[in-house]
Amino acid sequence: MFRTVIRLHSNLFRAIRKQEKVSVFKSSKMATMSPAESGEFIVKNAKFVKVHEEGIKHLAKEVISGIQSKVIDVENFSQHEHHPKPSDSHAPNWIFLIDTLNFCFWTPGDATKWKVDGQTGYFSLCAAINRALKEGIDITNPSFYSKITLEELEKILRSDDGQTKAPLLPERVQCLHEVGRVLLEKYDGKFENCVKACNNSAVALLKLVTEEFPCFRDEATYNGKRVSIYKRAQILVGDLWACYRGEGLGRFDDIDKITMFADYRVPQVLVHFKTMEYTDELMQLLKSDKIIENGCAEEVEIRGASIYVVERLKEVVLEELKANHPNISAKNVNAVLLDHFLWDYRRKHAAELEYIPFHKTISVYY
Ligand SMILES: Nc1nc2c(c(CN[C@H]3C=C[C@H](O)[C@@H]3O)cn2[C@@H]2O[C@H](COP(=O)(O)O)[C@@H](O)[C@H]2O)c(=O)[nH]1
Repeated sequence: MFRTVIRLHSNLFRAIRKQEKVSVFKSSKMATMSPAESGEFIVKNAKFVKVHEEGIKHLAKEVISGIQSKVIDVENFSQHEHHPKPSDSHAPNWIFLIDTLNFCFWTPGDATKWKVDGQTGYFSLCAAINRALKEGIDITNPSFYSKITLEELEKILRSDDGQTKAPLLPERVQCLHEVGRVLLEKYDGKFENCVKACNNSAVALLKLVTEEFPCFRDEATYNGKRVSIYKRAQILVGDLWACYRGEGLGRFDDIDKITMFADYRVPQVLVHFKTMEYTDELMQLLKSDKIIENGCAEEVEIRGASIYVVERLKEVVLEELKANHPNISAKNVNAVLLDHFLWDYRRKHAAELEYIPFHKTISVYY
């Protein structure tokens, strides 16, 4: 009896470290809401986060001037020096690799300590992967990364100061082994084969990715219901759509079903524009830099409210365009580009936004 309890306990501890085992176990029983439905359900029941319609209307004005000035434009993705061009044959596998590793770049005490070629956070990852490609390492090939060692990845993600290790290295190796194995076994090692299996449906690709690759299964139980946030799975679809400007491999007839990508940076911007507000208790918790668990009510509410706010923002912007800007095309006004605008805004105004702490959650999901 005692022996079984010990075994169970150590399994649970190991599972918490390797998060996806836990979620797979839990998710088989209850139906899971879509990210948009989850955002609505979470805001309706939220205790730590309040949404402000006035703030959303104010932010909508910023967005419309962003559309007019082309700061918000589907062309932007590939213009970034580290992002692939649609003509690059390795682009689909590059995007799949990057979004498999697109999580948790902050280090306790100094969020941007891990630097690669002078870049920080997400762009450190991009710089490291592109550096490896230049060094002749076949890093975007699942035959390579499905068997990558901790030492090999540590070297590929080495930082400028030669000391600071990339955060969560063992978890990154685990994710690469998992997705690499499945991609080789079922999709001939090419992510574009996953895309082609989805008949230009973003919702179908989201389902395929979260079912085939457990480390993308970003779900939680909130108020007794199964909710989904799927940050990395949705950003994967969004990056494909943006890279190919909604054409070819990036053509998704239901791209408007994709929500914003609930990470730890965009919530800072949404609070800054007073579209949502944390209770004093939650703000104190974030100011204490205390780690908050993936899946706890505070974390789920921050992420769920972010999804709800951007869905509402999209509606307000589309109404405003229809009513007062009939000459501006609403074709590309979707949560993907609104998200990119907000995430880029945080980067451009990093110092100004430091007064709003980001939530510290250690997770492979974002
Ligand atoms: N919501 C949202 N979260 C995003 C991105 C991106 C990069 N997307 C590229 C594609 C088009 C865009 O214009 C970007 O060029 C990374 N992240 C998340 O941010 C966090 C790191 O942040 P920082 O420390 O500042 O690098 C981390 O959780 C990471 O997973 C995004 O776009 N939206």
